[in-house]
Amino acid sequence: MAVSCPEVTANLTTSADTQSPSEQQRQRQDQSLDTFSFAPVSLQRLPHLADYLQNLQTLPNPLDSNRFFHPIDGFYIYPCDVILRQIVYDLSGMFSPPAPHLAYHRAGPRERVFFEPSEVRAAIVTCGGLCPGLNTVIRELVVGLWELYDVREIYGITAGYRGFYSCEPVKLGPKMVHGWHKRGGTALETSRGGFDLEKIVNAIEEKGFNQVYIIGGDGTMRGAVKIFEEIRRRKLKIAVVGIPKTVDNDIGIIDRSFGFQTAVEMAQQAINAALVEAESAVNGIGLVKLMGRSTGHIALHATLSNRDVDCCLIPEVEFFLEGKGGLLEFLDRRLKENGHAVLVVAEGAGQSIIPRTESQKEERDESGNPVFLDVGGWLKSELKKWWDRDHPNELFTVKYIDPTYMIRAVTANATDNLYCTLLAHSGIHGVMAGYTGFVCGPINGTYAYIPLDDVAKAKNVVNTRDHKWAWVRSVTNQPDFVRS
Ligand SMILES: Nc1ncnc2c1ncn2[C@@H]1O[C@H](COP(=O)(O)OP(=O)(O)O)[C@@H](O)[C@H]1O
Ligand SMILES: O=P(O)(O)OC[C@H]1O[C@](O)(COP(=O)(O)O)[C@@H](O)[C@@H]1O
Ligand SMILES: [Mg+2]
Repeated sequence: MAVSCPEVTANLTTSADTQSPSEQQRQRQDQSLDTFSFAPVSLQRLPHLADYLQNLQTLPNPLDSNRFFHPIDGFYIYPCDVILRQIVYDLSGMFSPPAPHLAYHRAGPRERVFFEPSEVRAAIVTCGGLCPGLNTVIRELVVGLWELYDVREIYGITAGYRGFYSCEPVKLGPKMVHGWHKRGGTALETSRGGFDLEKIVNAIEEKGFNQVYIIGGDGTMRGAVKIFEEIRRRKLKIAVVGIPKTVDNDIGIIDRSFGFQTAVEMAQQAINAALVEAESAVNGIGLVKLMGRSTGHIALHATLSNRDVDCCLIPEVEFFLEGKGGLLEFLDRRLKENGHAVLVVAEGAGQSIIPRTESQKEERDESGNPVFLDVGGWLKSELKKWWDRDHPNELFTVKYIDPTYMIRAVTANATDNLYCTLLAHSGIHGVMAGYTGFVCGPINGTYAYIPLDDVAKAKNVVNTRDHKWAWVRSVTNQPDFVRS
């Protein structure tokens, strides 16, 4: 549900120099551009404990008396501090989204809090696949709760969602989590499946947790929405926050997930090795498979930053092997021109053209995600068959590199570690302020609070109609795989 905010008016000047005829035409369509009135903003309403609990006591933020933080003007964030979802606009109105413009609450400390620090019992859980930075988020949640808000009852839930009802929580403190940000993986352990709403909420209630920090990907966020709704239905004073984690970067609304940049960086080693192998062989092909279940962000970013990739295959773009405009024709040309080629493929690419049995089509992991066939192994064997058929007397080599788990089971780089820290602190401030059923994450570079439900529904796929994908095509010169 959206809440209307006062109209924001901005004076924007425009210049008529160096404009193309179509730009000038668009300008003429709107005579009011010199003084541009911004359309109404629609602020995404955040769920709050006070929505369903009456007479909640509030108290001044304990940061007021913190030894290190000395709140000054502008330190605290107020409900009118917002972040716009969209920051690029076409003032002619031709290509801009319709008003009202979406805005989210800015993350950060609030002047009054809804939890007395001594009454807080916080639970932290990690679910789904690994992602660089998980341990950093856990560590910063513990240290942040401890140092910023003097919380002493902090617990780790082991082995993902199932851990709520099947394992004893582990008591956490700054000494215990010391150095965790320098370790890959999750010290709390994670798992897929095991989501049992009744058992999870019963366990949260029985164990007396009143702040629940849930770190995970799109599946985890869908589960977190259900937990939040059940807690609200039971009218419990328990705040739930989702901390988005996805190495694939497939969660929408936020700029990107923590760990994504680290994964792209790690992928460089594999692509560089593929190039060396390909260049050192006669008609050598270096083939690298990267993570990306249903989105090709890692493959795309790794390709753009590496620049030695001849072709990047992602789930969002269908491709074919044989015939005019196909992959084999393209590779044939590249081998003739350069003597080698490097191919990067996201694991979810080409799944519709890999032959599979009926039972393989039905296969799902414990969380219900489709299980993919190995596109890299399949491509390698198809390439060999093609070469033996069309060039039987010429040398040919395909070196297939699958760094799948190597790019996510590593320590987060410095940028991602910093991101994890700000994310954890944002989550803590929001929960202490009584918000619940929300996710924290950066929008246009500034940390925001977003309703959990919105994040659980939003998917971030590669937009193959935008500049970034066109840029990949211009770097690789690969076909667009449209059959003529
Ligand atoms: N629609 C859903 N409703 C409730 N729980 C879900 C849902 N989808 C996934 N989950 C649970 O969330 C957890 C993580 O989901 P998964 O898809 O494996 O990873 P990720 O959260 O990284 O996408 C699992 O425990 C899974 O059972
Ligand atoms: O960890 P598993 O079960 O082998 O699954 C691998 C999958 O996990 C991922 O790394 C991340 O997926 P999630 O974000 O859904 O956890 C995918 O790229 C990959 O398909
Ligand atoms: Mg997922």
